[in-house]
Amino acid sequence: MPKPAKRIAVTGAAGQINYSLLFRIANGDLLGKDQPIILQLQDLLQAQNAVHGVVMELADCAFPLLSNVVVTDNLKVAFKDADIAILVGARARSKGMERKDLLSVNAGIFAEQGRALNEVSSRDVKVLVVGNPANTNAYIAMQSAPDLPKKNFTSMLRLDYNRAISQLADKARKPVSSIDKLIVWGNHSPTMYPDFRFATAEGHLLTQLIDDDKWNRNVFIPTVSKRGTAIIQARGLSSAASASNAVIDHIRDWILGSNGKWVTMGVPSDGSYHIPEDIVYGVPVITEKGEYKRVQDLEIDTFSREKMDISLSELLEERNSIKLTLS
Ligand SMILES: NC(=O)c1ccc[n+]([C@@H]2O[C@H](COP(=O)([O-])OP(=O)(O)OC[C@H]3O[C@@H](n4cnc5c(N)ncnc54)[C@H](O)[C@@H]3O)[C@@H](O)[C@H]2O)c1
Ligand SMILES: O=C(O)C[C@H](O)C(=O)O
Repeated sequence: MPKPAKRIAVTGAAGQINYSLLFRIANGDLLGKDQPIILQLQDLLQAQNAVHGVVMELADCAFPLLSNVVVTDNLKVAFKDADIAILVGARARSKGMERKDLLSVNAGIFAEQGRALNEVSSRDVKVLVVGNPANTNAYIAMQSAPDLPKKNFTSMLRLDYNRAISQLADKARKPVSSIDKLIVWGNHSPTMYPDFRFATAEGHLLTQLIDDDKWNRNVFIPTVSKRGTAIIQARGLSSAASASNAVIDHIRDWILGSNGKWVTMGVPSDGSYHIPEDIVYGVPVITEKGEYKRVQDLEIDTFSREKMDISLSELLEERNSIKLTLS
């Protein structure tokens, strides 16, 4: 007997991330090759023609797992009974902007999306916020959905985590798949802190394999945290295929499990690591059967505390600046 279809709501369906993401979801890369899906696609009224073009292309792939596609500009139609909601629809930044410059444009969008999720989605809906500034947008959506569990709202730091793994694998000359216990703390912004103090490759500590503090401070951390900008400068557009790949990794691990591996998700804080409750902050988690558990009680040294506090201050500032949107 085939499994019942899962409803996956995706906003910003006509955008560049979705031009890659929707095809991977429909191909079974997100939930496995035995899980039928219904795509519930939302974008603005003026983007509906473009979404219809994407839907024609989805049809032309004849994906066996894609049992239906809903297209709408109405959030309540898109989020109806959704099991998963991927919130991509938002303005992307262009050259010269920081992600937080998008806050005033995008905050209202995420409050509205949170309210619609609260009204119509599955009570277990798993929400991933991709649209920037992703952590604060996830916080806004969560606060706008008081009837849904807070733990179901997450933001994407998986792209930063994947970027960091790739840099480390290259430096240590180890396969990417061998690297575990990497963390990206904080905000998806230049203040994020990629931390490989605990990371291992084939059982060896990476700090021993690399043993180069200058590289860590002057190359590794800035390369990872400024990678989004480097891509915008090179492409003239923000990352899209790698962002959609990170969406797949984030949700697949959340739902199907990380098999004991540490992955980083932006999640509402429970107060651990001195992060005030509810602030959506990148932390190490292990995922199993649809739940994430924080990796607790890691030692935080002085350098790490400083870096983590800088990212926290930025998130607190962002939270203060959107109080009006929420009230
Ligand atoms: N968290 C991350 O790691 C990460 C990575 C890459 C991009 N992003 C962010 O993802 C977002 C989307 O990026 P993109 O490259 O696909 O952008 P894009 O401009 O190509 O597409 C955005 C889409 O969102 C739609 N949209 C705009 N306002 C909307 C609204 N109110 N409701 C629904 N849809 C709306 C637009 O019509 C468009 O189709 C941006 O905010 C970008 O900064 C985040
Ligand atoms: O940098 C951006 O604005 C896009 C995205 O957040 C990224 O990290 O590539």
